[in-house]
Amino acid sequence: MGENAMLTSAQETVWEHLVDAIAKAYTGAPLTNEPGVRCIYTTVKFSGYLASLTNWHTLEPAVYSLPHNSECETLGIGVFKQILESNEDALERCRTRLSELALPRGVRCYGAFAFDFTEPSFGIWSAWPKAIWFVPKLTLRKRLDEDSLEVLYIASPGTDERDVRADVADLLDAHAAASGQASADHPLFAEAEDRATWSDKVGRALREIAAGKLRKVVLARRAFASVNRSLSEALQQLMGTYRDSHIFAMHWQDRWMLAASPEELVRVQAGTLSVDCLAGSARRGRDPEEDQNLRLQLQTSAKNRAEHEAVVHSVTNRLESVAEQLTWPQEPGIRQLTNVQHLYTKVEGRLREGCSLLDAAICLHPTPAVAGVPDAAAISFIKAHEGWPRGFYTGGFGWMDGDGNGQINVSLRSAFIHYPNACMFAGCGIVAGSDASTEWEESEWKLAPMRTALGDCREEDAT
Ligand SMILES: C=C(O[C@H]1C=CC=C(C(=O)O)[C@@H]1O)C(=O)O
Repeated sequence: MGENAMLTSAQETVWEHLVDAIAKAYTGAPLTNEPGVRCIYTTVKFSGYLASLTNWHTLEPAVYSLPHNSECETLGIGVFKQILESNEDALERCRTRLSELALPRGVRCYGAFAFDFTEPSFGIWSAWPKAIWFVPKLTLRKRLDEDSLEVLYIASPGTDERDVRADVADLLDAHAAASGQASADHPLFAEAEDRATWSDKVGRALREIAAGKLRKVVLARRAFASVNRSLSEALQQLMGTYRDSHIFAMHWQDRWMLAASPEELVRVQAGTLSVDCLAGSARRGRDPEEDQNLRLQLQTSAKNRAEHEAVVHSVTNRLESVAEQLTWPQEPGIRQLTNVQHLYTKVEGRLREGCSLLDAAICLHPTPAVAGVPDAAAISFIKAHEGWPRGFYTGGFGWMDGDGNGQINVSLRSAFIHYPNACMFAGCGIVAGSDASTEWEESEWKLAPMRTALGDCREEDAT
């Protein structure tokens, strides 16, 4: 599908105001502690959603974020600084390089990383490095209930007011013509995964579990979609239906990652850390009574409790090295989402002195909510039997600032899009007693947010 790069007159006005307001705010904008770099802050009237700005999704690189615990949408466009890593120690290298960025107050870095840094083949994701972090040149923030945009533009050294005007106009225009083109050839998006393949994979996992080699392994399937919506439309659809999740999109190399993830790998705010343990799932009921029954069944199901306990046990143990004063409820609660409900435990604590958000992410990733137990055996089972590289699915995405605050979600309920095609992902924890057909159904509920957002009109890949 080709995306419309034409601006409507209302949107044209917003962009024009934006260029104007940034140029005007140049004089008097504070210099940062980096020589010659200025952070230009201003505001612009705008009453719609940021996600509805019709041509922003043709710009790249770009990032969109609406966390479920926030009323504030953020849109980042262009690159002031970037960190790209693909080696086996990509996350460790990102940690070092991110700590050296010395971000000015209020400036955030956004990014995402893959599930597995040792995987030599990256499949449909091969145009991307394995970890991408960038500080946008232009960041727009908007509270959903307000009608003005907070604007931050980072001007490079040596720019004057005239350059800034030209630079911003260029940033908002340069890539519009090149992107959003329907790419004709997508052979990598052609292989379907059917129920028989899934059952075979689950069967192999159950045999390893019976042989005592694994206790839990999270197996995923992928489904392909023909995308019938622009990214703007997809995001607005998710905003309407899945505000219980962190809605996130990143545009890189003409490809998109889109996610509506309910699970926070780690969040840090003023030294307080929290981690979501989500594992064990049931569908939502068709009426309140059925919903309540399914919820009770989930809470009392030994299989789901074992699946969940594996995550809580591993997360609390691993966190010891980076956090203290850890607390969590002894009984799991329930996290109800639009499409599915999960057993849920929130673990909270304080980051240890000298430890960072990324230290916590490194020690937690991948949790048994996306890999399994024992860790190493589960990861090698996934690599040997899942059948395709996960790429950024079950990796992480999020943001961080210069004060050490930030939030990284697990890339669940996500899709990789190369217009007009997309690949959507969903996985299920397999433990003793799991049934392939029930797990397939579960994966279908988990695919629902992306299927609906993308307006997928293909039949289910099942045959
Ligand atoms: C791997 C996924 O979900 C994980 C997170 C929550 C519940 C899960 C489960 O019940 O199987 C999975 O461990 C996915 O959505 O793709």
